[in-house]
Amino acid sequence: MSVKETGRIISWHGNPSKPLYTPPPGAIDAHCHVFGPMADFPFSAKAKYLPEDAGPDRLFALRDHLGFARNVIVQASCHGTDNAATLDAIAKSNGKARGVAVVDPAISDADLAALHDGGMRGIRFNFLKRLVDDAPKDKFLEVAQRLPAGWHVVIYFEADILAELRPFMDAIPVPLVIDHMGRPDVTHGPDGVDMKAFRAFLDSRDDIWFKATCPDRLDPNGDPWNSFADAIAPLVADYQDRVLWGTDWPHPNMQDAIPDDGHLVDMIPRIAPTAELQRKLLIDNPMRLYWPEEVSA
Ligand SMILES: O=C(O)/C=C(\CC(=O)C(=O)O)C(=O)O
Repeated sequence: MSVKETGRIISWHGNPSKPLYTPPPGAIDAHCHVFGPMADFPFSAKAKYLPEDAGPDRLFALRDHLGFARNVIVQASCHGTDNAATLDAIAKSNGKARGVAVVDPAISDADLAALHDGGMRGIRFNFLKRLVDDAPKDKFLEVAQRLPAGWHVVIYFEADILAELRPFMDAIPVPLVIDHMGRPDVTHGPDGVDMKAFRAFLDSRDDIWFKATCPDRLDPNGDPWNSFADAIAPLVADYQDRVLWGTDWPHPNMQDAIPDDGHLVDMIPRIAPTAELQRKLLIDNPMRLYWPEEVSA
């Protein structure tokens, strides 16, 4: 992490390499964020990190550099429940981005409908204590029951609270998408305790999706993230119709090893070795969740 004199964090690589792997045409980066720009979209007073601006121009330049066609922009905690920055980025994408919002659970149905019109297709519940002050499950459940048609709920948690969250997640009546697979310990291989628990969770419902993302956050051994590749490739193969992939750019809050985004893209053929798996991971699956109107039945 580099902290400028302003105290604002730069958490992304300044000159990411060109990936060796070329994504198929139409590939979607299904987990990324925008920060600000702060002058137009101030950060939340409750933000746990204060980043430099990482707005839509940078995001779309990276998309093109890495060989992707579309983005799914997830509202980052530093913007709280004001989704204006994410909506602005979606509006500037020429239809090439959709989003996931973070809302005050008391949001009105009319405001949810407005988020839909702005390109949102889900809401995110964040259970990481270092990122949010509180996560009221009863209020989250109430809003999850009145989402616009076709929406899903994205949940971000760490592996040690998976069991505790089960009754809450089991009660959510729309598809679930789990960020970064609930942050398993990948160093114990594909059959480690966390991976087994996550598989049991996936087996409990066929509408639980997950993001095979963030080797940089999950693999303490660092780039080239071999532990991540070993642990995650079998999961992608076994649940190939409900897995998504994303860069996580601008890698909110990353403190130690800022990843080279080109290297992150080069993880794709290691966890999805065939052209068919890559098409599902990068196109078919995210299209079903985020652009279903373009998918033929
Ligand atoms: O966004 C991510 O992928 C992960 C984050 C940041 C985050 O969730 C947020 O700011 O909302 C993290 O682990 O710090």
